[in-house]
Amino acid sequence: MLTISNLKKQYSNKNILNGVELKIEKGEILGFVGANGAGKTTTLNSITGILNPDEGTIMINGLTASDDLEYKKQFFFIPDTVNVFKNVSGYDWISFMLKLYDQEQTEKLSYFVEQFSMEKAIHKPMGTYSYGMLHKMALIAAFTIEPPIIIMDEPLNGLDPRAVMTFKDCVKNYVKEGGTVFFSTHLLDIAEKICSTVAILKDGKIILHEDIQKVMGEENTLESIFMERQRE
Ligand SMILES: Nc1ncnc2c1ncn2[C@@H]1O[C@H](COP(=O)(O)OP(=O)(O)OP(=O)(O)O)[C@@H](O)[C@H]1O
Repeated sequence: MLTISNLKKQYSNKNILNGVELKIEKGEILGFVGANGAGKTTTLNSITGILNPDEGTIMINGLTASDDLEYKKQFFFIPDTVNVFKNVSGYDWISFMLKLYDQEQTEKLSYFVEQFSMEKAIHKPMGTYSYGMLHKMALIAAFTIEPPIIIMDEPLNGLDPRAVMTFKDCVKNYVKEGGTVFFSTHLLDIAEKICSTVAILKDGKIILHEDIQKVMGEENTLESIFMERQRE
């Protein structure tokens, strides 16, 4: 589904990504973790074309990362900070997104608006939304569009407990229908409950990519595994 090979990126002669290798299979719910500044956003921005890596190749469903629309339609990306046109309503923004992905307005949109309790807000200008509401709106767009893979940078930030539960349910249903999810997070206790696999980024490389149940065994938590790997 998504293959990253030998991804490298430097900032001011400092190696940030130092040969990232990652292969994500269809149906995976991959939690991408790493210390602050490890390079998670840099990796996600390289996949989504926001950033040009110095070296390496990225492919989704056999298409090489590029500005090509066919490549862009393989994923929906939710950045950490969702930047929007302040005077446009959430509904109009999602409708525009649907068009970009060659999709019609569907009942799915109303369903996800209700699931994320955005019925009233969705017709208001996005400039009036809170940080969490902007994330919910982007999640509604992602689950309505149902691209082959949804890529998210810290999607749980700003979500209230009910929205986190909805997020969990939506992710599971989307994957059941054939989707794939790749998201970065620092919330290891929640990732533990949602993800099927985990990848740890350290020193510019993936040092672990494993089935989450297998890596935790019976006694560990994702947090204890993460701390152990950071010390090594
Ligand atoms: N535009 C830039 N110019 C210079 N350095 C940058 C730039 N963007 C990121 N960096 C540096 O690259 C490193 C990786 O940043 P990145 O945002 O990818 O990390 P992250 O793992 O997402 O961190 P966090 O968990 O804190 O969000 C950091 O040291 C950061 O300071």
